[in-house]
Amino acid sequence: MLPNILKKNVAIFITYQIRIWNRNIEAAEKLVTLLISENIKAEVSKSVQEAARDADIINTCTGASTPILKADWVKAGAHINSVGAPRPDFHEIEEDLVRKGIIYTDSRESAENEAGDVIKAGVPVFAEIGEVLLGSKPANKNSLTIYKSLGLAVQDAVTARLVYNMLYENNPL
Ligand SMILES: NC(=O)C1=CN([C@@H]2O[C@H](COP(=O)(O)OP(=O)(O)OC[C@H]3O[C@@H](n4cnc5c(N)ncnc54)[C@H](O)[C@@H]3O)[C@@H](O)[C@H]2O)C=CC1
Ligand SMILES: O=C(O)C1=NCCCC1
Repeated sequence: MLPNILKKNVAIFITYQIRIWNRNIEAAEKLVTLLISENIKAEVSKSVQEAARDADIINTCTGASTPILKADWVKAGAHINSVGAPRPDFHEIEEDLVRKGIIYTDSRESAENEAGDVIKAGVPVFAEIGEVLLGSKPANKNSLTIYKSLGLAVQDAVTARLVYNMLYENNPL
């Protein structure tokens, strides 16, 4: 899943440098090779701290049950996309970091009941992404922001419809 997230990130920047960390260095090397083969600038980092240093955007996408990203490693004004740890007993972001950030999510109900990082830190969700897109809640671009993604069934349904349309547009089942 991470390669697709990174490609979307790259699409919105004129200049960028991607640093990849994985607990298995060969997995990080494999992803870097894949990105470079698609003309995306990327390099391996030996630690999460090294990867996060001075980063504007940090993507975490793990099945970790103890936090891998610490508050001291993240600069003020950074944005974190936390895609992993989708269960109450999973954690990928240190509690102090979650408390320092402004929390956005796809579904408030899901985040408050399923996202271990949000539940453990005991912080409220500031806004759903839909509220930001509608303009009823600000994006707080200059603050430390965290987007806690959990995925919505409607995304799966719409994606299935798009795939169906692409395959059978002229030849419905
Ligand atoms: N927010 C969303 O919409 C979605 C979230 N997920 C979640 O995202 C996470 C990643 O999913 P995939 O990329 O499909 O799985 P994957 O199995 O390809 O990747 C999981 C990664 O987590 C790493 N990892 C696991 N435990 C770790 C630990 N203790 N410390 C450091 N790294 C650790 C593994 O080394 C691996 O690189 C999973 O937790 C999955 O449930 C998956 C799909 C959608
Ligand atoms: O595919 C997965 O794994 C998940 N998808 C949505 C949220 C939880 C995990």
